Amino acid sequence: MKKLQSFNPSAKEGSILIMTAVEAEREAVLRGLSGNPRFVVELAGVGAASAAALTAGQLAAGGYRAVISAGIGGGFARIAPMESVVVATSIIAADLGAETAEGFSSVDELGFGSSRLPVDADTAAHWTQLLAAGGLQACAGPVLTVSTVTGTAATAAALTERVPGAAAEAMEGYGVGIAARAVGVPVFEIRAISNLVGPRNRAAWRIKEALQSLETAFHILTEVL
Ligand SMILES: O=C(O)c1cccc(C(=O)CC[C@H]2O[C@@H](n3cnc4c(=O)[nH]cnc43)[C@H](O)[C@@H]2O)c1
Repeated sequence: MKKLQSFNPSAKEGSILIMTAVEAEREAVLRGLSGNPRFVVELAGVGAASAAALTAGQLAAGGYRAVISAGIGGGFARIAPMESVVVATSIIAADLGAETAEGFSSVDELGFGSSRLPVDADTAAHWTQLLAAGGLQACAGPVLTVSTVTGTAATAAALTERVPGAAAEAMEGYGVGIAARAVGVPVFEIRAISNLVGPRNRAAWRIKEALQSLETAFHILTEVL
């Protein structure tokens, strides 16, 4: 498996591939990009397996200089409030491992590889600053990839203990990142917060507002990418 290349923000050769889980997210990103031809926005489906397979399919064509996993996500309340935008500083498969009598063991601890994909730190910090300057509430931090949307305070607490500083959770980033790593393309993740990680309350999700934040984020970033 190839190592991730570093991202050169001033190089304009090649397109940027953006993978969203569902069509509503894809449309929000496309509105933000307003026809910028340097971007390709495709569907990853829900979950890391679908995201890995469909991202790999897109990357097989070649010519991409970066991949972004983008969409709505759950925010960890003390770090990423509703409608804010999180730029990942790392992408972590937070439930990939084994349950033991002593608690959860990650694949890293089990010796089966790594659950953590690094993200270019300078780029993540730069994008976060741009989003904040553009009027969004933005922060940078680890984004977790989970197979099951967190629905209890106990699971939220276990995840923050597992990954201190975790900013958001979603379901595709790690899959997108594994496909990117396989061909040596840098990966990023951007999540607009539609709900807080914790006790399930679907009525409190603010999907429309989060999609608006997602659109605004890409409107801001299209100027620099
Ligand atoms: O119902 C709709 O109109 C609608 C519009 C856009 C997106 C959706 C989704 O349900 C997207 C699913 C997608 O969202 C991510 N997500 C959002 N919140 C969480 C969370 O708390 N924990 C994990 N994932 C979350 C996830 O990446 C899903 O693929 C609906």
